[in-house]
Amino acid sequence: MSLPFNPAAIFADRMPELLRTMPKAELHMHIEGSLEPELIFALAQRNGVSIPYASVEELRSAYAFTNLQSFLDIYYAGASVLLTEQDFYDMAWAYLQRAAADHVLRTEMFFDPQTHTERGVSMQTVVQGLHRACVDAKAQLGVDAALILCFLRHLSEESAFETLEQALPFRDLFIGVGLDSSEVGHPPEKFARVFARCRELGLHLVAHAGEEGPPAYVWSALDVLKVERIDHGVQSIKDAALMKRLAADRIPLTVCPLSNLKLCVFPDLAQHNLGQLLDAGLVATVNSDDPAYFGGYVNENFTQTFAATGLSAQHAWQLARNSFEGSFASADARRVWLDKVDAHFAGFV
Ligand SMILES: Nc1ncnc2[nH]cnc12
Ligand SMILES: [Zn+2]
Repeated sequence: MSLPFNPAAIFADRMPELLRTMPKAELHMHIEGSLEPELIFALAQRNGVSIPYASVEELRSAYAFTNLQSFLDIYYAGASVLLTEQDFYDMAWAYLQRAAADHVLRTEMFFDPQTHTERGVSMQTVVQGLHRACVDAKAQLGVDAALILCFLRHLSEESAFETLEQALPFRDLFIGVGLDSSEVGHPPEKFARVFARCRELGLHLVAHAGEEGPPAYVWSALDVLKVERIDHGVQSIKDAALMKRLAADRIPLTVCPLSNLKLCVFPDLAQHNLGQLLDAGLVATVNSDDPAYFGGYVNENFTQTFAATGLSAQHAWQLARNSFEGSFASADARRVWLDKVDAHFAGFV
C-alpha cells in the first residue's frame, strides 16, 4: 500500500505529538484495570469496604510486580470495592474520558464478570453500569465503546458456562467473549466447548495467549477456540511457522508494551519485539491492558515504546491503521476511521 505521507518529513522531535494526536482504536484494556488508587479509596469509603492499605500512596507503592500472578492478586483485591451499578459506571466513565483525551475513537473494553458475581454482585449490575457509560461516551465524548466479556481461565469450564448463561439476557450489550487471568497451566483447550457455544451465538471471539505462555497456546487459541484476535501474543516470535500463520491470516495481536514491561515479560522497553512483529507483516496494535496498574494509558504506551525502540512514523501509521482494521466495528465505520488516519498523517507537517 502506498503511503499517504512522506515519513522522512516527520522529524523525531515531532513523533510524540504525532503519536498522541493520531486517531486510534484501543482493543485490549480491562476496565477493572483502569481503577486508579484514588477511585479505589473513594469507592471503598462510599461502600464501607475495607482494604488492606492505609493510603493511596501505600496502595500505589504495592504496584511492584514480578510476573502476571503477582499483579492479578492485587488487581482482584482492587476490584472488590465495586458493588453498585453506579460504581461500574463511574469506573468506565473515568476511563472513557481518558480515552477521548488520547484520541481514541473506538474502544473494545474487557470486563471480568466472575470477579464480581463470585462476591454476590449481579451480572445485571455489572453490565448495565458499564453499558450506560458506553452510551454516554458516544453522545458526550464521540468515543465508540463496546464491551467484551472475559472468562477467567483459572476457574472451571463449568463456571464459564454458568457465566455465559447469566449474561445471555444482556446479549445485545456485549459484542464478544475473551479469556484472561492466569495463563500458564490453563491452556485454551480447557474452554473449547464454551467458546464453541459462543461462536454459535454469533459472538466475536478473542483470547489472551502467548503473554507468558508458549506459542502452543497461541496455536490452540486459533485452531481450537477459533479466535479472531490474539491478546498479547508476543511469545509467537519463538515459532517461525506461527509467525507465518498470523501474518497470512491477518490475525491481529493486541500488544501491551507497558504491561509487558511491568510484568517482566521483557527486561526493558528497548528490547520489546513490537517492531519485529510489525516488520514481519503481523497486524500488531498498541494497547494499555491495565492502565492504572502499569503506568499509563494508550498514548503513554505509544510514546514510551517509540522513544525506547526508535520506531518510525511509518510504524506509527501502520499501528493506527491496524487498530481500526483489527476492531469489530462495522466495515463502514472502519473505512471512515482509516480515512481519518490517512488524512491525519498527510496533514501532519
Ligand atoms: N495482562 C493480563 N493478562 C491476563 N489476565 C489479565 N487480566 C487483567 N490483565 C490481564
Ligand atoms: Zn489483558
